[in-house]
Amino acid sequence: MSTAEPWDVIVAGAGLAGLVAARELAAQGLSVAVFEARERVGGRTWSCAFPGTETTVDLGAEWVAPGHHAALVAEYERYGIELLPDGEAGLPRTWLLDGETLSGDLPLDDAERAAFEAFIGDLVAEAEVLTGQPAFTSSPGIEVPFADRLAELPPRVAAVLSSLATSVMGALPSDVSVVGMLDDMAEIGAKPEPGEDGENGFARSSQRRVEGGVGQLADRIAATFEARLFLGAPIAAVAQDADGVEVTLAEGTAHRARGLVSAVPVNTLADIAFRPELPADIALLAAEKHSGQAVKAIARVAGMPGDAALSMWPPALTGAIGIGTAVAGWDDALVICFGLPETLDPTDPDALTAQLRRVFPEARVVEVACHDWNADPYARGAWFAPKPGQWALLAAFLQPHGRVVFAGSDISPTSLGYMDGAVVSGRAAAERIREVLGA
Ligand SMILES: Cc1cc2nc3c(=O)[nH]c(=O)nc-3n(C[C@H](O)[C@H](O)[C@H](O)COP(=O)(O)OP(=O)(O)OC[C@H]3O[C@@H](n4cnc5c(N)ncnc54)[C@H](O)[C@@H]3O)c2cc1C
Repeated sequence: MSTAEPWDVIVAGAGLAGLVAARELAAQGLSVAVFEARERVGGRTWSCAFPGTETTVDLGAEWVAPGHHAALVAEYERYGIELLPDGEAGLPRTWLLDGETLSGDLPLDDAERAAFEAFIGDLVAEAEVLTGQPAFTSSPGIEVPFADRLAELPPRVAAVLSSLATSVMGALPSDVSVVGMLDDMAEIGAKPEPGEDGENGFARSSQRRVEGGVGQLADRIAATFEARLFLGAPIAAVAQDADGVEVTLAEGTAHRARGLVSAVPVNTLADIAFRPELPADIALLAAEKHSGQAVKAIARVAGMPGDAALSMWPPALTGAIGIGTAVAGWDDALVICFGLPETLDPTDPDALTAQLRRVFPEARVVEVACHDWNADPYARGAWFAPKPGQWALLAAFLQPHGRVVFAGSDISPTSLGYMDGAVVSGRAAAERIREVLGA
């Protein structure tokens, strides 16, 4: 394999999608270079030690749903990385709904529960209409804000659904298209209560975490594939001509290849100058950006039970999950907290303490670890959540743009927004660029 320029393929971005694409292409004998803006691989997966401990925490992606994320699970198996037993299924859940504290999986009376189940049933039926359609097909009425669908429901049912939807989408129901929820339901299923296997697609209570952190996977892929990996190398421009692509880095050097796999997040695409310009639908989504803005903080909390889950509406914290006395020698709990940037400053222990105390009066946040993905110029957001009108734009990413093909969990027809989607789309992009190049 030649490692000299021009490369067969340049891959933009060393998140899971870019790394999987690069590995697959290199395995086919193509010469591949990966340019990654950060000084590390893994993108929105990032595992590190909680301050002052040897316990690994995940600042980005964390949960894997083995029943639904087959491509991702296969990657963990391939590299011998173990999933942890599911410690979170069936955690006692407390709800703070419009100032009222309630407990239980679903804090609804019989009539409310019937309304909840009917609503979910309608959504599941609607989701089934989407199944089997070409990817990212829209249909009338589907691209409305999820909040519009909640308007007619009894207030507490709407509050429960708003809270769950905000956790799942990482954005307010008013800011996401119904189709985002439908897509999740079509793939994961939407049982109101945990099933026999503990699986609860909607509330996500049964997903598994990874021994030693999810971030190992990117490190392991990067260590094993035969491609050149350039870190600290943000791409500023991509120009195509009859012979190939020229990629210009922010520091000014230019590199040539026969084709390019763009595996950067949708919310950062507008920072790269493409010539010819990106197709209209892609350019529109890149300019508008998706809604996923969740903030995640991992907190050491004294005075709070380790085995507790918390949901709130309206959201200050959109959710908090205690993972027990995870750290040897601690009495304190390690609590994974989610919020939205408007309502929670995750770097502020006092702000987190104030929110947790609304339910656990003795709680005191001692230390916080987090990364601000919204302010990060190489993410500009959290996981993908389509705004109303954006769903149908995604189809454009499945077509090559000349010698450029697209990858990433943000545009994956399966497992959209999840690590699994990154793996699936990385594989698909490797196939697609080979077709473009006739390789
Ligand atoms: C807080 C949080 C929690 C999450 N929780 C979960 C979860 O529990 N389960 C789950 O499945 N998913 C979760 N996700 C989503 C998951 O992290 C993503 O779906 C997945 O990691 C995206 O992979 P990717 O390769 O498509 O993109 P990314 O991981 O974002 O990789 C893109 C890469 O491109 C690089 N890049 C950007 N711009 C440039 C440029 N100009 N030049 C070169 N490189 C560039 C970036 O630095 C990055 O390395 C979470 C995400 C966040 C933020």
